[in-house]
Amino acid sequence: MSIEIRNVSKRFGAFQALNDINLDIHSGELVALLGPSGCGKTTLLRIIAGLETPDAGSIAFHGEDVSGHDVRDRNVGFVFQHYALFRHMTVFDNVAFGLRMKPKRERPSEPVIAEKVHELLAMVQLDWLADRYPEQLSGGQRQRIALARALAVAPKILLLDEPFGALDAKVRKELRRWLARLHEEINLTSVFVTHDQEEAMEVADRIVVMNKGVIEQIGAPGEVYEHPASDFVYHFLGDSNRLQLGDGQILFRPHEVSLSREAVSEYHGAEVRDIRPLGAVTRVTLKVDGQDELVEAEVVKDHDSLVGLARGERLFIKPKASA
Ligand SMILES: Nc1ncnc2c1ncn2[C@@H]1O[C@H](COP(=O)(O)OP(=O)(O)OP(=O)(O)O)[C@@H](O)[C@H]1O
Repeated sequence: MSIEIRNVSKRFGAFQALNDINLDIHSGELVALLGPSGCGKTTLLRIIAGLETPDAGSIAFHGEDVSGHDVRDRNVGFVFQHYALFRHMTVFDNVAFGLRMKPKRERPSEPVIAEKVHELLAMVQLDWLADRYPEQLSGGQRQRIALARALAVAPKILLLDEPFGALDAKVRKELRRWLARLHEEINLTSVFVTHDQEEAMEVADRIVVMNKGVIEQIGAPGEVYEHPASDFVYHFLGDSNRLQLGDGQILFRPHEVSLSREAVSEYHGAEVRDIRPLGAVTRVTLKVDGQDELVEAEVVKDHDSLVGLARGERLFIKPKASA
């Protein structure tokens, strides 16, 4: 099911949270709304869900205007950080909740509900936790159960607000991959909010970069990273360095450099301030001659320029690309 967002604006008092947003999300797509805190991501997601009413504009699902539809009639599933699991219910009952709440005519029988719940728990690979209570689960398990609960009513659209926000880095990574795979399996249209560019790059088919209530750029992860539409997008999508060259300056990412121990023409002399092995790459912080702002370079860990390198030594650097 596709989502069409047309001229959506929203104010909170004098504050313009969303300013004339237009966005088409295709059926089956996994889209990330990415941007800094307060840029309006959550507000947009809540408007799609029907939890918030826009001041202007409309939302359509597959061409049908749902602006006037109540949240219950939109048939969207959502996993919001603050919509926690029901504490007094077992995992099973949490996942069954949406089905049991259906109007009598549409409500499946208990045996059918049980079958469906076990199917969903198997899908999130947590069937063995059916009888536990939420407090007896890890954070990652809770998020997966919340996802199973959201999927129980077979929504055509799934909305996720910082679904992995509170988890530690390793669990986040596992869940991200798992979500991307799941998404491929069940062909949902999903929109998720994140302020973490790595998360957006890794999971999403397309990224919507937002800033101060407007969309700065929409594109595939590679597109927005390689061809940022604005300085804001460039800086938001990854670390960046600035090198002052006379009156001008060039911007480059830490991995877009060549390093050398020897002085080479067109390379800039620098002093090594810090050396950080980060796994496959090593990050070297440099104080380039004639410039106060430090520069970070990342090269493969066995790069020639790193052999026996220590702080305080000289290195020569040349940015490979400029933006
Ligand atoms: N109910 C409300 N009343 C007043 N202001 C609000 C309300 N909801 C959101 N805002 C404001 O609107 C702006 C956008 O909020 P929103 O939650 O959409 O941002 P966000 O991009 O999701 O940020 P975060 O990543 O911090 O959640 C913020 O400045 C916020 O303070």
